[in-house]
Amino acid sequence: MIKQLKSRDRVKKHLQTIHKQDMEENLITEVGDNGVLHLPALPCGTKPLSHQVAGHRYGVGKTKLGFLQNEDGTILKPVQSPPRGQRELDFYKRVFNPENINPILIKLRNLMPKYLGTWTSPETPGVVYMRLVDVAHKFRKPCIADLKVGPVSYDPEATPEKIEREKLKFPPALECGYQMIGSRTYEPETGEFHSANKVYFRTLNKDTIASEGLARYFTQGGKLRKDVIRHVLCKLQEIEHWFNIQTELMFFAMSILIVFEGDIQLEEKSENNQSYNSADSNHVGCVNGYSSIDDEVEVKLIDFAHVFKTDKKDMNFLAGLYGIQMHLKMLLKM
Ligand SMILES: Nc1ncnc2c1ncn2[C@@H]1O[C@H](COP(=O)(O)OP(=O)(O)OP(=O)(O)O)[C@@H](O)[C@H]1O
Ligand SMILES: O=P(O)(O)O[C@@H]1[C@H](O)[C@H](O)[C@@H](OP(=O)(O)O)[C@H](OP(=O)(O)O)[C@H]1O
Repeated sequence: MIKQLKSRDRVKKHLQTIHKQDMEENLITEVGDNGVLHLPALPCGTKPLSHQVAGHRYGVGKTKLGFLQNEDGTILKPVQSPPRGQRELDFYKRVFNPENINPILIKLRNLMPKYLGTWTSPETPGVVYMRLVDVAHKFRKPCIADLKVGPVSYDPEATPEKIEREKLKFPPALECGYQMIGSRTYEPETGEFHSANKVYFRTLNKDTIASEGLARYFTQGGKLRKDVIRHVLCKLQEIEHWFNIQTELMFFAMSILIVFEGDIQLEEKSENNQSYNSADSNHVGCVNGYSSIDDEVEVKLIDFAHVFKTDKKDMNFLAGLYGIQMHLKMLLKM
């Protein structure tokens, strides 16, 4: 009995750490009336994704299924309820199908986390997971932001209720083109991450989303990481290029996931090569569309639950992307 309680406390403590913000919003309901934990079994060798900043989390919500993390640098995303889960799975399969010769889809592979197939555990045979490369794996102190792109975040098949729900989430997205839904930034002085969730970001407006939202994410030790912002802008150019040449797909509620290294000691070394935070460094300076210190920043497209066919450019995504680019350039001038 004591052993059982101890193990329950351990799981609860872990969840409290990773879901601190959700706990504050009373979203977590892992303990039933009888005091027994109602959590899906954690497949052997996995743990809840410790650096997740948004989306469905393990232990939270109706299904309590969420992202899991393997030691090998891969993550597991549960296939969500139909039609969105199957749509996302089909899309990953199509893009990463080795027999696929569509050049547009082949180019897209570099802009997404690599898909490594589906996976099911004997502990939870009914749950199908997509195995994906963890974009944050190579970072020691990954600073992460999730930006949902596009003024419109509902798809052409959305019900009137869903449209209403989406419109109310962050109305300023109609003007600025995007929403921030989660972030975490490492503070070297305290050795802790400062995080922000969608509830906080939804209190902002079309201007403060940049001056407070984006700025908060890109600030470490009171300094705006302009070096990182420049790298992000370079990587966004690659994404912009792809969206300007493709007229096959449109994406709703898709996110751009940004990850940068928060371990300042390493970053300080590169200060010798390129100014860390100098005011005259507003210039983006991409080399052939790539940043010179490419490895310290990752920018990937994630969340493909609302991908649809089209025969035009995805102007909704492009409008959101331009909004983000404009705000990042504004930050460089601050
Ligand atoms: N490949 C990845 N590498 C690292 N982190 C990831 C990856 N994919 C997702 N994440 C983390 O999980 C979060 C949620 O991702 P995603 O939007 O795919 O989830 P979701 O459950 O479909 O979200 P929602 O349904 O609420 O839109 C991201 O903000 C990020 O923190
Ligand atoms: O940010 P919140 O408030 O948690 O809202 C959820 C989030 O926007 C998800 O992206 C969305 O799933 P989809 O992107 O797949 O639509 C889900 O849709 P739902 O309301 O239909 O469940 C929302 O509840």
